[in-house]
Amino acid sequence: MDFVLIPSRPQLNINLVSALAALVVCAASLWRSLSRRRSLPLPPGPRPLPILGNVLDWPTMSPWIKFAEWSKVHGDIVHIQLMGDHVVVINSAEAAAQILNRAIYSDRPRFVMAGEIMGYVRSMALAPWGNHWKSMRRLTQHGFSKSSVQKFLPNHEDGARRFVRSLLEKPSKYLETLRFVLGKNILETTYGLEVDSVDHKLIKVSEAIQSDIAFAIVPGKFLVDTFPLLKRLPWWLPFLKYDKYAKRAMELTAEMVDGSFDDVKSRMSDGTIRPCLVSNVLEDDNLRNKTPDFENVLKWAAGTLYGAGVETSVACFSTFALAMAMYPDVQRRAQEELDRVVGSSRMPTFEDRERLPYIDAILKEALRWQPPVPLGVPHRVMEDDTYNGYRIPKGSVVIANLWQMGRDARTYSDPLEFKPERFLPDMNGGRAAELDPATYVFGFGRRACPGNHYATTSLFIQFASVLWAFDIKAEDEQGRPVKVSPEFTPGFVSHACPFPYKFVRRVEIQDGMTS
Ligand code: HEM
Repeated sequence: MDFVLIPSRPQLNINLVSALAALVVCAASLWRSLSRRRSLPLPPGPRPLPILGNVLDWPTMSPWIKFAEWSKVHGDIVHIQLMGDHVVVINSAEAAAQILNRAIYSDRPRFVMAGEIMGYVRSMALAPWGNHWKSMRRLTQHGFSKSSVQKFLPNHEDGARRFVRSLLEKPSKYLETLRFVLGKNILETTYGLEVDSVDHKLIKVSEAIQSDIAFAIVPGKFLVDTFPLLKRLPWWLPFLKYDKYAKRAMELTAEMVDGSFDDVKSRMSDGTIRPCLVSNVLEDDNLRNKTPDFENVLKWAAGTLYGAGVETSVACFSTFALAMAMYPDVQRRAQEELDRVVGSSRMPTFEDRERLPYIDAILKEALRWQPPVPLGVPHRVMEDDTYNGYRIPKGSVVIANLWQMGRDARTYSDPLEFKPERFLPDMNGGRAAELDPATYVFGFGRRACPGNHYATTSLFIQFASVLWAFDIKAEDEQGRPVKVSPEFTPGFVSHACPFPYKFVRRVEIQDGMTS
């Protein structure tokens, strides 16, 4: 027996000693790496003041322009300090992909007013990283994947015909009409109902929610976003009045998020539902009740889509219309392509898309020239990180300057010009096509826009149909040409500034073509 026991003891000790040694080596290397990380500098940026940091430098209008100026002085990654909080602005597409495509950047910063007080923290765009957000993403990605959006193509074609018809009847207020057409499509595909006019209750409620969030989300609008402790004071205090905003948001949410969902369920039970995103998920055994709190998750996933999808697409269309008025040669070339492929006896359809590469290139160029959300939606990093010898501390808010990425002269030739041919390899002087802006204008990583395929199919058919039917011109009341310049609104979603436009019919349009 001794013979068996004696050799086993040293064996045990050797194992123990090697394990302890390995542990010590690991701990030491972890400690060294952490200390090295902590000793790395923050990315460069404008010099902060004591306590206030860069609060006084923070631009309130079109901040992307100031951020781009800082990048010329400090480089692609700029650090800003706001009352002790770290903000990192990334100005190159390559750096943004390397940093933001990693899972540790999937959180959002706190939105105290819009998120916590008004309650929109449950929506997909503002929700922090966690189970509620992950489950919403899973359901939405299922409904809006590249293959799933094929189901919506007839709705988009129908929307484009409707838009052309209303431009013929009432060319003024074209953006309002487009907003209605796009909103109607999102509501119909999400909830399977028929939305027949701008006065539909859900259009009104969705618009109200969207404009309230856009108002409340702007940094500096509410003091509580800078000093979250204010949230603990009674909300009715006259100088706060948070209860007023919270009550209105609660009423709107009850109509939009809860009401529309309950309505789908009751139409499913009486057999009058038209298949839609919500009913498809409710009927899918692989999705239904697969997450805790399933109904709440689905309600909020669905309730986010109008707000996230309509304004962004309208902004892109407004940029397209401005570019067409400023660049008549581009417009003419697109119309030659349409005349060759589609002809004048019918409107374009998705079946023509493969043979309309120039229209697709115009869409890419409109997204690059003025990204609809120039700074994307901020991310928050959940762990300490390093990039290119710089330290990005845990909790930093990270902003991607998509606007600057589109005008980076290292990536694009003549970046200020509207040149769709940059995206056609064979028309780009033999060079490869330039970087597709879809790789950054829809954001990054796990947070990237789940509506990108939906948006690009819908915008493609709108652009093709409008160019097929009309010449877009900048003209005054007397029909004299007006010189317009590329000016854009300064908000979170950026539109082309209004200009005197005219849609001049260029083909004979029979009644049957647009119905
Ligand atoms: C041209 C049109 C559009 C543009 C330029 C756009 C752009 C963006 C951007 C930049 C983000 C933030 C991504 C990030 O955090 O990195 C985003 C988020 C989002 N978008 Fe879009 N979007 C468009 C259309 C749509 C449409 C049509 C829908 C749905 C029908 C949609 C739904 C969403 C949602 C739900 C989020 C939040 C994702 C999350 O936080 O997990 N978007 N979009």
